[in-house]
Amino acid sequence: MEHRILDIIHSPRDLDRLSESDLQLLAKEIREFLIKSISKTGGHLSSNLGVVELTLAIHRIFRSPYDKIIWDVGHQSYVHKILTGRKERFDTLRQEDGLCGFPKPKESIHDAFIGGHSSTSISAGYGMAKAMSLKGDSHHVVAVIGDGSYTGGMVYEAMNNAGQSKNNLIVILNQNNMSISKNVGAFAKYLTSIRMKQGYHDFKKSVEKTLDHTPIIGKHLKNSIRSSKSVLKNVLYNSTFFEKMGFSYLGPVDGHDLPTLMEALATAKMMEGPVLVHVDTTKGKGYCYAEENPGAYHGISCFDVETGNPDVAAQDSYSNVFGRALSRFAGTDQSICAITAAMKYGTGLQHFASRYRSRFFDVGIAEQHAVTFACGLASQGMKPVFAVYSSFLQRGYDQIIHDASIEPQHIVLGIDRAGIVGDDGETHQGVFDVSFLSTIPNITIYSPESYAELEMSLQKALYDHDGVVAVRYPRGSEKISHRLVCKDKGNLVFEKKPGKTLVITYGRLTEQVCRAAEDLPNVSVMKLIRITPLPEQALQTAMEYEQIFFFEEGMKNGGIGQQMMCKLYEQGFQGRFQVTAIEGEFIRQGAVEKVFCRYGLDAASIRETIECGGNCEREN
Ligand SMILES: Cc1ncc(C[n+]2csc(CCOP(=O)(O)OP(=O)(O)O)c2C)c(N)n1
Ligand SMILES: CC(=O)[C@@H](O)[C@H](O)COP(=O)(O)O
Ligand SMILES: [Mg+2]
Repeated sequence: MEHRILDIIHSPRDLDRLSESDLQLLAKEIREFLIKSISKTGGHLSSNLGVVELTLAIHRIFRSPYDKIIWDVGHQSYVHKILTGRKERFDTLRQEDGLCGFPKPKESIHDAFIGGHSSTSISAGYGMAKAMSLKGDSHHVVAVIGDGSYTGGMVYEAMNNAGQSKNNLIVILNQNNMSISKNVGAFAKYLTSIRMKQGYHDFKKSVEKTLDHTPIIGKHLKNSIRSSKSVLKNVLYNSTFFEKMGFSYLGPVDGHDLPTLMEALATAKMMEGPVLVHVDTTKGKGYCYAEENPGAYHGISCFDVETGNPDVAAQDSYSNVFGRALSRFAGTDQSICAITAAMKYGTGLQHFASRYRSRFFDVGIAEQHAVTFACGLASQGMKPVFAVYSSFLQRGYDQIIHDASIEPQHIVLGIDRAGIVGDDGETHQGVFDVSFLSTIPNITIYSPESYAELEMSLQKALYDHDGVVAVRYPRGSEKISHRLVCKDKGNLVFEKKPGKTLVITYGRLTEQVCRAAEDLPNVSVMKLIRITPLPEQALQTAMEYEQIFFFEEGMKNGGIGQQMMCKLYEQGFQGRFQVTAIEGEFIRQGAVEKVFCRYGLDAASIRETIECGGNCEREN
């Protein structure tokens, strides 16, 4: 497919010489490129289709990398990446050693700040703006943030801080009424209610008409009147929440109308102090399937462009098994409630949501709030279950200690995407939750391997414990040979063989360990299902061995392997104990199996470690 304009764009400054019609053609070519490329690699499609004109306007008006452009979450930064010299690498998107799916300063000087987790852009932007003013640097800082990300609490902390300053900071709020699924909450309602008596476009025209009829005045004075438009608007119209927070407000602007977008951004660029430009866009714009169902095309695997259908039919998943099991328990227990932080489909709660509407809560992208909200429910006798991706739960850590544990509240954490996630890379790997949770007094953590163990663990979490109980499970579907099947609803499975060598693991890695040890006649294997507190039986059994290997799909520091080793040596264990896990680095993107190889956690490497008695040197 020939892209007459796109093929000559290698840096944002190449946009300067394009006519308006060329820019419109470029927008069309970019959409074609995105749909074709993402159909082959997978990725975040609908969000990027929605910001094509917006990104063109931003890079036309601002001078990246001197002006800093920050993308909130950054899943919508593909067009930015295309315009900043990375078009040729798009076939490597989210693959090992390929383009990152989020902004990454290490990847490009045009990526001003890391992306991945939501609602950080205004905080980072204000920090940059403050630094620039202290250094006398007059460049601009632009934070691009979606309406879903605007439900994250950090945004209000940042606005509260930035709004009282006179620092130049431009926030572009991209309203498409979608988070991953439909946006929720009072703020979402407020955004749709913002109806200026006339839109920005008409307002601009009326001011221009006034200016045009005044005696000829110098362009600087005209510009200063233009930049004081927001003052005029405040006088003429009710001020918005943003203005009450100290931001000048421009909008709502049609986010697909390039001339109006560029005018609004040029106006914002001239204004003093913090400014919020409110743009209206359509998520999935320009691809009928994504426009009709933007949520389904938010994060998509490879698909057929003609039909819009994924190349691989959806399989069952740990998330859906969790959601169905929870729905089943909720059918006979009215106290069970389900909570999501804007990830209803990702965490498999759509079953629960449709059947128990009054007991399902989507709190928006607000994991901190979700944890303490759950504690509030629990304090009044409900059984709240918060289903959340491991890396997003990092946002609610203090709440788990302060609100859920010191005075124990019985809440259940369904920790999805626990372990290596693959495509999303460093920001989304679920490898810290075991370390940061297992140190909390009285917490219980299950890490099932199979769907059956997941259901059993959830039932135990609901009915066998007080306080905080976490059940953690990986992204995707179970791919296991069921060699170590839990038959007694116990907290571990132990396959005893002759000899004094024992291999211990838990969760999804069990499959790799079983394949490694399957034809080693003198190696016993133990799979933990409850990992915190360590089952007493596991410690007693381990004491009988002389050589123990512990393999863990998580961080070594603070992991279960280290904890078990410590406990055994404290109990007088005389043998050799070796932990193989991840340490000292964040985990770059790449298929799960490749990442296992990278850290010696694949079956072949595990076998090699066992056979050489832990003395073999590994190339990382
Ligand atoms: C802390 C955190 N929680 C959840 C997510 C998952 N997530 C990624 S994008 C997204 C929705 C973002 O919606 P919006 O900001 O409106 O962007 P749009 O896709 O509509 O452009 C969510 C919930 C995340 N990245 N970070
Ligand atoms: C951008 C973001 O944070 C989410 O869209 C995330 O990429 C979803 O991950 P899964 O694909 O594992 O649901
Ligand atoms: Mg949105």
